Amino acid sequence: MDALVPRPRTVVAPGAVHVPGWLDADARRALVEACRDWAAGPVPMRHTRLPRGGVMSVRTVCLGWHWKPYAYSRTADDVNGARVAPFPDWLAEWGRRALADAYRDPAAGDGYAPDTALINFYGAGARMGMHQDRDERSGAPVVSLTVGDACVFRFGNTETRGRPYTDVQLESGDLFVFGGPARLAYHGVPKVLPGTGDPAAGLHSGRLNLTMRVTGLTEP
Ligand SMILES: O=C(O)CCC(=O)C(=O)O
Ligand SMILES: [Fe+2]
Repeated sequence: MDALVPRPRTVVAPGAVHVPGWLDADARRALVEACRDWAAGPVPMRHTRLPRGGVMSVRTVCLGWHWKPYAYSRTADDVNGARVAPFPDWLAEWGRRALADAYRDPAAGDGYAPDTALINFYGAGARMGMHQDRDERSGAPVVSLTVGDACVFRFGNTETRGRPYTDVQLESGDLFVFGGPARLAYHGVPKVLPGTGDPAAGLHSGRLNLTMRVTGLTEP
């Protein structure tokens, strides 16, 4: 739902910026539709298994490169062995625009060439513990988009999983970018707020999050 009271762009930490309502209604609908396609295959969306036997509560599908804890590969060897769907040009273009808007610098997206996206679906009760995105070999920013239910996004520091951190409410259509000195900050999603979603975007419950990244990897 479009916010009645405009929420301001916020610099949460140097390099970390929250831009509320960045995706308009058409873009939110288009993203949900694209995620539905990607979730269907060639690699199905699934709960990622962790090396110690646990299972993540979110369901995930990847584009460009497949992530499994804690590395990227072209094929989803922990799912069905298929090569992941390609990272589309239009999404990379969204990434460049996102950086220019978040950093209020028309050149901030120049040369940004994300080559992987992780699409997470948060159903009832799903959450994500505090972690760093550190399996990439590039220091390029992470661009994060949210559609559907709002969540509490906890954005911390680069040293520890704990305080200091800032809790930000991410709502449908919001953009969050973390790069520069914030690129390796711990972050997580302690809570999704059920019933706050965006049926007009085609998502009746749950939260979709897409993060695009630059792996810094080349073909083996
Ligand atoms: O769901 C989110 O907002 C964050 C997702 C995330 O941190 C990740 O996929 O690494
Ligand atoms: Fe992350």
